[in-house]
Amino acid sequence: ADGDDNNTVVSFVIHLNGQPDPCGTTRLVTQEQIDKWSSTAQNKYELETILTDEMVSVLNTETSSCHDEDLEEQTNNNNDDDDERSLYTFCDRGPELTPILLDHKQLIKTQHQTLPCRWYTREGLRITSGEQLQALLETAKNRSSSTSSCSNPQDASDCDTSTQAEGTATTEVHLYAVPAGRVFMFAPAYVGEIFQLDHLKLLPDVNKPIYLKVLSTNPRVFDILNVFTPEEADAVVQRALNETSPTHRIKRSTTGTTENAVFTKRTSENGFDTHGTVALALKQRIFELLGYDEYWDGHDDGLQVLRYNLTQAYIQHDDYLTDPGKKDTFDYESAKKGGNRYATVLLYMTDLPDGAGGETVFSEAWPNDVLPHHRTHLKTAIKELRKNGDTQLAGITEGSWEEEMVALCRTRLAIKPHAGRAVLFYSQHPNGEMDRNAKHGGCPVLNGTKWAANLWVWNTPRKGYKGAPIRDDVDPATLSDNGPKQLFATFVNTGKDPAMANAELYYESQKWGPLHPDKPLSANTYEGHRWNVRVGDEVVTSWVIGNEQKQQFVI
Ligand SMILES: O=C(O)CCC(=O)C(=O)O
Ligand SMILES: [Fe+2]
Repeated sequence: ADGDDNNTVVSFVIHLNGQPDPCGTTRLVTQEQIDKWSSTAQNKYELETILTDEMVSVLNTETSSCHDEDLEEQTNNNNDDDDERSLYTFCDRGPELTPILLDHKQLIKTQHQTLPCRWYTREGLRITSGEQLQALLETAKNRSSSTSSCSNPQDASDCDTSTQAEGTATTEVHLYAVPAGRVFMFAPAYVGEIFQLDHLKLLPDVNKPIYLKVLSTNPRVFDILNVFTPEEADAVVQRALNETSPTHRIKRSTTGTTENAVFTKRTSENGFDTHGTVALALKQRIFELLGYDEYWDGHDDGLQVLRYNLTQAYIQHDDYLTDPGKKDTFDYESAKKGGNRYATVLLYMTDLPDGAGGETVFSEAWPNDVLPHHRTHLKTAIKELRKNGDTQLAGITEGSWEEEMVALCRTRLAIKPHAGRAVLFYSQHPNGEMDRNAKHGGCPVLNGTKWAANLWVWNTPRKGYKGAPIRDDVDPATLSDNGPKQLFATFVNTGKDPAMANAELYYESQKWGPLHPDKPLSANTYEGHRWNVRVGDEVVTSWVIGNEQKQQFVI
């Protein structure tokens, strides 16, 4: 049967976004049918709609449960209604539960007049063309003809099975359906499971395949291997150290309300790298890894560089943001049609000696290698710390939140930093609800310095960016627009520094004008834009615009 393409039949195994177990399997589909879908689709949106319609029509409905369970619970529909139980209800969860993503207008309605799913591989590759679909089939066929590929019997989802019937090989292709408006999420089944991300380019200087290894399934935490280089780590740290802009340079965290209100439960120093070449490359790589087929501006907070000196820490917290007082017009309700952080990628830049702390601890999760009845109570752990004394030696006082954190870090799921290590975790469930088990913190450093960087990724554009979701109860007329907000900056030369007498102001590399003592300059500008002060050929100061309406920068 091998080699005769038209004899090959395929069955698709459908998974709902983030679910390791399939929800159903399709009838056998011939190569001819698939050729037809592939050639009909002119672009990725057409292909996604074709796939949604075709999967609905070939799904074995008696044995499938590829519908939206949430929706069924909410509306309490009677289950006899076929429509309510179809994949269509999963792909289009209705306007109340569908965030509007940047490409929403390009989605093409299905034959059922609903929004289509996006289709992914288990490894997070979005299927965007007929060629890609064909390539997937080829890979699955090759795998099913060599039975030895199922080397890991635990990992059934990774090995496509083959059955021989009357000389025809059946190939199984796993497809992951992501509802309209939602983002792809990896579906971990067990600790230690591997996701080989073969569609990502190898880094030239590393030359090893990028892959994920599951550290925890609840919350969903993964190691990411071979995703960045020591050179990139150094470049990011160096750039953070050289940053002079008051908004972006590395400094103590603030609560965000006023610059002076230092956030006492986050003692590390942090700075944003929004424009560095390396930071940009890292961001794009991380987006690709997360399942985006293009980099979407506004879906992240920018790469944030973190430095923890001795005893410094970040108390356990959720990266998911809440706005109980509804102070923002932004809609944070990601379980409905709002946006929030859903994925965090942490990059560790330095090695720490053994026992030096600095782990990232998931306070609601337990280590994998400790049996439930051997888990240590927090109080017991604190007693042990005090007995052996190394915490106090590092300068952490008894009864402080830092001390309690050290105890947490020694009893809960804790990730030890080392240079080149990268970790991904999710703060949302696949349906957009906050994952309360994703609470985590940065453990106090007991020896040395920890350098790390994070990228917080959102399921919609974040506040202030084009396409950011706005709360329903906000009058749209009161919003100027929801694109990037125009801000006003004033640049002042006090004249105190004689070396600045002939300073000139530049927007990026474009000259704006002389910045002479007591002749301030003003400009309309945008968050993240960079303004440079030059004396002669040298950039002496560099400012990055923050998010406040009126900002002043002084030399
Ligand atoms: O430094 C760490 O290990 C954790 C940092 C963190 O939680 C964050 O940046 O959101
Ligand atoms: Fe965090």
